[in-house]
Amino acid sequence: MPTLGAIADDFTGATDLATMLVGRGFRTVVAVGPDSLDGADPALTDADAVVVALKSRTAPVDEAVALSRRSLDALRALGCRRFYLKYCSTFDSTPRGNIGPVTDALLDALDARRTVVVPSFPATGRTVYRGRLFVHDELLDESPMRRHPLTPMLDSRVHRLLEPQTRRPVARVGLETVRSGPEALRAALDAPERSDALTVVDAVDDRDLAVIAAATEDFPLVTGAAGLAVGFEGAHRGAARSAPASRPGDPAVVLAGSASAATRAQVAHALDLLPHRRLDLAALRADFDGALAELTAFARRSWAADPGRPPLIYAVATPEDVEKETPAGAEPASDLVERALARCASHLVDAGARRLLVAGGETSGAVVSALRARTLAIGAPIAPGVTWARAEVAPSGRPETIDLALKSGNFGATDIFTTAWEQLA
Ligand SMILES: Nc1ncnc2c1ncn2[C@@H]1O[C@H](COP(=O)(O)OP(=O)(O)O)[C@@H](O)[C@H]1O
Ligand SMILES: O=C(O)[C@@H](O)C(=O)COP(=O)(O)O
Repeated sequence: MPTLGAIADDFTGATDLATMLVGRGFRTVVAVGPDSLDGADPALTDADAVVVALKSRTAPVDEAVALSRRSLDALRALGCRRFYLKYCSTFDSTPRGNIGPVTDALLDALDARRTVVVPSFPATGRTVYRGRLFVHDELLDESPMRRHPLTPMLDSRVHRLLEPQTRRPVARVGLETVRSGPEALRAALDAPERSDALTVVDAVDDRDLAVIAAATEDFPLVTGAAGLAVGFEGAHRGAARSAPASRPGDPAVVLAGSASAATRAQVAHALDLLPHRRLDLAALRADFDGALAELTAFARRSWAADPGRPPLIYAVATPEDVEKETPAGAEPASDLVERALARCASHLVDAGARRLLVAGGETSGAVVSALRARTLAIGAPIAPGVTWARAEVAPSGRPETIDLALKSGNFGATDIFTTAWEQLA
C-alpha cells in the first residue's frame, strides 16, 4: 500500500519526481490525473509512492485547486499518509498561482498549518540562497525563464513570487540554519513566526536538501521540486525499474513543443542529424487535419528510410518562432501547438510509433492525455529529472504498450534527442 502521495502540477514534473523516488528506494508509479487512482489497480496498491500527474500549472486557479484536492482525496483513499506537492524547480507560476492557492488548499484539507517551500534541485543547477532562486549561474529573472511563453519569471526572490499567491504568511530560513543541521532547522520552523507560514528554505546542495527532508519528516505536506526527495529514504533500495516495452528499430519520434532555451539547443543540434519538420501554424489554422496527415506521412517516410533516425517534429527553433500575438479571432498558438502535437502523437502511435520523446511540460500533458494512458511505470533514467517510462496507451481504443520520455523544456544535454534511445537498448 502506498504511504507517500505526490501531486505534480505537470507531467514532466511527475516523471521527474518519480524517477528520483525510485532512486531513493520507493517503488513508484505515476497516475495520470485523479481519475486514474483506482484502488483496485495492483500497479498502484503495490507501490510505495504514487505521483499524480496534473496539467494544472497554468490552469485557472479554481480548476487547479479542485484537481489537486480530488487527487489528495484519492491518494488518501489509497492509503497515503504523507504528501508532496511537486512544482517546477524554476517556480513556474503567476501572481495568481497556482503554487500558493494549491498549497493553501492542501494544507487546509490536511488540517495542517505550515509547510516548507523548496524549489532547489542542485542536480539540474537550481539552487536557493538568501531566498533567491538561481538557474546555474544566473538569477531566475535573468535566466531564459524571463521569456517563458506561459509563465515568465520576473523576480528571483521566491518569497516575493509566493506572497501574492497565498493567504498565509511567507517566511524564510537561511542557509546558515540549514547547515546547523535538522534540529536547528526544526527549531526555526517551530518558531511562532513560522508556525502557520509557508517557509522558503535555502538549499544549495544535496546535503542541504537531506537536512530539510529530515527536519520535516513528520510534516503531512512538503512542497518543492524533485530535489527535496534526495533526502527521502524508501524501503526498497535498488527498486526495479520497468523494462522497455519496445525493441531497437521500433518506430520512434521526438515531439518538441517547448520553447525553452535547453530545448531550442537540443532542436538545433538535432536538425543536422534527424529528419525534421517544424509545425506550420498557418497551415494548421487553415487545414488542421490536412497538416496532421502530412506530418504523419513524413514520419512514416522517415521510419522507412532509416529506422535508426527518429523524426523530429518541433514548434520552436529560435525565440523569434514564438508567436507573440494571435491573429484576430484565431486559436492562441500555445493551444494550437499542444493540440497539434497531441493529435500527432495519437496518429503516430496508430501508425506504429512505440518510442516517444516529448519535450515540454504542457506539451507532455496534452500528449499523454490524448494517448489515454492511465499509469506510467518508471524505466531507465536518461538525465537528471528525465526518464523513460512504460505506458499502456489507447489513442483510438486499441491498447498498445509504448516507451515514453517526458522531458522538461529546460532539462537534458544538448544531444538528448539523438542519445536518449541508448537507454532503451
Ligand atoms: N510558436 C509558438 N508560439 C507560441 N507558443 C508556443 C509556440 N510553440 C510552442 N508554444 C507553447 O509554449 C508552451 C511551452 O510550454 P511547455 O510545453 O510546458 O514547455 P516547457 O517545458 O519549456 O515549459 C506550450 O504551451 C506550447 O504550446
Ligand atoms: O522541476 C522541474 O524543473 C521540472 O520537473 C518541471 O516541472 C519542468 O517543467 P517544464 O519545464 O514545464 O517541463
